[in-house]
Amino acid sequence: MKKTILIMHTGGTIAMSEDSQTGAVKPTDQNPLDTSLPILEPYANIVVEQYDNIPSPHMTPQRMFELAKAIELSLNKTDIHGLVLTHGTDTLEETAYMLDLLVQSHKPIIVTGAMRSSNELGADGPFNLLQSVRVAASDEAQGKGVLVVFNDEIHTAKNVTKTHTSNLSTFQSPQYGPIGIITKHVVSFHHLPIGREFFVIKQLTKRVLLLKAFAGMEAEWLDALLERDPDGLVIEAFGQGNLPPSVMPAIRKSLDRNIPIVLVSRSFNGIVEGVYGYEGGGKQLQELGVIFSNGLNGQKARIKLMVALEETNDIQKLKAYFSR
Ligand SMILES: NC(=O)C[C@H](N)C(=O)O
Repeated sequence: MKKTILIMHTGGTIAMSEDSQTGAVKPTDQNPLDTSLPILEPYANIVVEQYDNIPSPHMTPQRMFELAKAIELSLNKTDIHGLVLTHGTDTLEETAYMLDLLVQSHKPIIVTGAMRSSNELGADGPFNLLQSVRVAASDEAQGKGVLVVFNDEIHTAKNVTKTHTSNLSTFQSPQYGPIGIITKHVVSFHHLPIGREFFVIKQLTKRVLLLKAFAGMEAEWLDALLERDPDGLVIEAFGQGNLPPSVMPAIRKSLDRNIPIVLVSRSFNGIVEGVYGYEGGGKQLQELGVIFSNGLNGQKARIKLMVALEETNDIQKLKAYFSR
């Protein structure tokens, strides 16, 4: 049976074109991907929804949350078998991960985009769209969570990140690799993602900051941020999870005020652990109650903390969420 796949557009370079006079790449009124629809016909019946048309730096967690609700409604329809979401690449990984946490469906959800706009030489949008539809229509893509398809590879929303500013193979899963590939003839999965988790939340209201540690990080910046009463902090720490001693008073103050702190690493391979016992070392941070995240990058740990805080701000429960 030929499946029916819903393509939902949100914008991004995949929906843009380059002005030949100025060289500026900008959104277009008519989605250029419309001309690619006939090449998708052999693989699936296609339904198209122009949900939005924004560059992805304009995407916000609130918009992602609304999008998750719209996608869930669409996938609840029995005559829709899977979904392809087109999205700008800059914040694609955050949207994909938010959808992974929120959309309660085992139908395939594939997120894709392009690095070159529609009228540039070697435009990758139509090809990525085609490969995404093929994955969305494959039986094997079911129940694997939100997947990101780019450049013939299938990645999990949880592990994928944009690694290159302009290269077509920008989306990679450091440490883990893709879970499948797409060739001329087959969609082939070679790994199985484990431990998908869902959150059921009614709103997304929490203010969570993402900070990066740097040598000589001055205490005053963190102090100034705490003045604004954030609901949570995510810090990209050094290496295995260490911070400069200068920020430790602010870390203690934050924890005393029950503002959870999630630690990730600014190194993009490996996970953070409580190893070092010096002032600011990971072991000390862990004993103080800092939450160590199990391999998520900073931007995704922020999304997860925003979502999880809608359920609880109990440190032990949050710890459990970030250990899986
Ligand atoms: N390749 C892209 O889609 C980048 C663009 N700035 C966006 O995220 O909308």
